[in-house]
Amino acid sequence: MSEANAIDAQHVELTYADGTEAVTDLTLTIPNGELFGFLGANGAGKTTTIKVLTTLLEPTGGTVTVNSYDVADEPRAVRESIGYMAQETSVDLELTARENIQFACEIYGVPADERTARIDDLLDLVDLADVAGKPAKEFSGGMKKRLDAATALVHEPPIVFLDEPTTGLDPKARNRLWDYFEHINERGTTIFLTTQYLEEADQLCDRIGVLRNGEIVASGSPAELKDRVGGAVLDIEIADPEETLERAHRVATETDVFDGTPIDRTETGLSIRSTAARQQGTELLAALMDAGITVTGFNIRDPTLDDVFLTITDGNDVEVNGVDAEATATTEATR
Ligand SMILES: Nc1ncnc2c1ncn2[C@@H]1O[C@H](COP(=O)(O)OP(=O)(O)OP(=O)(O)O)[C@@H](O)[C@H]1O
Repeated sequence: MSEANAIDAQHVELTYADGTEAVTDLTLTIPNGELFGFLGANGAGKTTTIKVLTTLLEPTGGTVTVNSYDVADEPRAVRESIGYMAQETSVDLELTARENIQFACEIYGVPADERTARIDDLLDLVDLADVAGKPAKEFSGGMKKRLDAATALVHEPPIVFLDEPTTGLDPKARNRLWDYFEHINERGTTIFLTTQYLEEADQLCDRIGVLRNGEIVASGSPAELKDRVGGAVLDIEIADPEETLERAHRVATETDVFDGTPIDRTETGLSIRSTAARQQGTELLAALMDAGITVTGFNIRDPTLDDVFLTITDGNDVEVNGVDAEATATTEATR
């Protein structure tokens, strides 16, 4: 078991009864102990994939093993060896924090003589020991999420699936959950995390997979993905963008300092991602100033995961992990 991958999905497909092809050809292996981030725009198929991996949906094509158990042939063994924190919390609001975890212990068959120690340990881990006797209905959103995460772990599963675990939480509550995920990952738990927050994936994940239209179109460590997007990002801020942005965009496009590289409009000005940004950024600046546009800010930076995500989900021509994203997008658009 320790040698095998935690998750091994090969050419997985999931077509819903109404014909929606939510997962089209997903191949993914996740080694034991990895903290894997699963990203994709709304509707890309993230939740559907998690449901397949956690046996809530049977794949309509391909094969999946989780903890070396086949999801179609051995769903029960898969379920016993995983923890799953769904998007909606499953805590019982009438029960106290301790009772919620106790209840989860009963469901997962934690031996009776181990329960008290396990519950105390988990209450400590998610920082709810002080309020263990309070009903969950008195908890904030962040506390409920932490309690939910604790209940997903009572049987000490080697793999935990977390579906957007921090959505809707304030930054402080989010940070506390991050600490908790890092802590259980350090203990050896494999984590499969979906998130809408790219900075969350950047900070926490060993590796990230980006899903588009039911297929993984890029994967790698956050640093690798940023490298593959290539070049630097040049952000230009202009005075009075509401009035001037279109003209600035036209001047920048016509000047074409970056050889046909698309120029994005932002709320405050223009943004260009190019390998030549550092060398030729000032040329564009001069062209804008010559055209009478007041530049109020000029910054050249390394790409962030947001840039990676936008580039990939826009279907731009980026070689990512051997996959030509534009070619993939064209195929999908003509389906
Ligand atoms: N029960 C269902 N029956 C038919 N189509 C569905 C069903 N559930 C989801 N879909 C469709 O499958 C596709 C993928 O949905 P899914 O919820 O997996 O995406 P997601 O990446 O998790 O999105 P989000 O970030 O919005 O949660 C979407 O087109 C969605 O409308």
